[in-house]
Amino acid sequence: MSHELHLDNIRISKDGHELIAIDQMVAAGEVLSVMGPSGAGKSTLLNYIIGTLPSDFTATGAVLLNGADLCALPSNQRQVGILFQDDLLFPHMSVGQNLAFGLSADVRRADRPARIDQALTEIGLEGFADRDPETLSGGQKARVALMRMLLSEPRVLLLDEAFSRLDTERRDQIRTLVFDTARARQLPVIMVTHDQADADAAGGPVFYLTD
Ligand SMILES: Nc1ncnc2c1ncn2[C@@H]1O[C@H](COP(=O)(O)OP(=O)(O)OP(=O)(O)O)[C@@H](O)[C@H]1O
Repeated sequence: MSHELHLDNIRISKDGHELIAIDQMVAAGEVLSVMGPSGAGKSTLLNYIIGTLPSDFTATGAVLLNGADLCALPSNQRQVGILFQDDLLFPHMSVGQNLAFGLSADVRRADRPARIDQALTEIGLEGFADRDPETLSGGQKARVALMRMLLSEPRVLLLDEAFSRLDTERRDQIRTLVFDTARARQLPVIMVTHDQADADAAGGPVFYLTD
């Protein structure tokens, strides 16, 4: 199913000062890049979308997914997937257990191992289910974190400086994998980044927040 997102005239203020004013469509499979200096409100916008805006902010507007307001749903029902720059895998769990954590509770116990194996194949890590996350390279960890998030069947993807800790080569690879996946699954993406190269690679609209 294809998902279209509309950041519908969202205004977020703190202490009477308007931090964010945005009205922007994000088509299915498209990446909206959000850029701006430190403190401009990039993380605040993501917090608003996932429903974790601190109470000293005031917000108006709506986040419409296929025309329905996401903010009317409790946070755990919004199906918003998010990747952070420090997306740590749980160190006390195997790679397979990390992925199983992302699987929706609806997937039957008997079907879980096959789903995990299929997911590992999709990210080029066949046979890695029993590996300790500490034994993976940075790029492999990033792929597992991406797949763990995708297994939760998000309808929207948020990237919060998700590529900034990767070296240039891995960064290109993971970025391509994320954007290709978003296109294949027809997910709208909002990417917060400091890096113009991320926005260039995304090829979608760019929204600049100012101080
Ligand atoms: N939990 C919070 N409570 C109160 N104010 C906050 C909170 N988090 C952020 N702020 C303030 O809101 C403003 C926007 O912060 P935000 O984290 O959204 O910026 P950012 O653009 O993501 O910055 P950076 O690029 O440094 O991560 C800043 O003035 C910040 O001090």
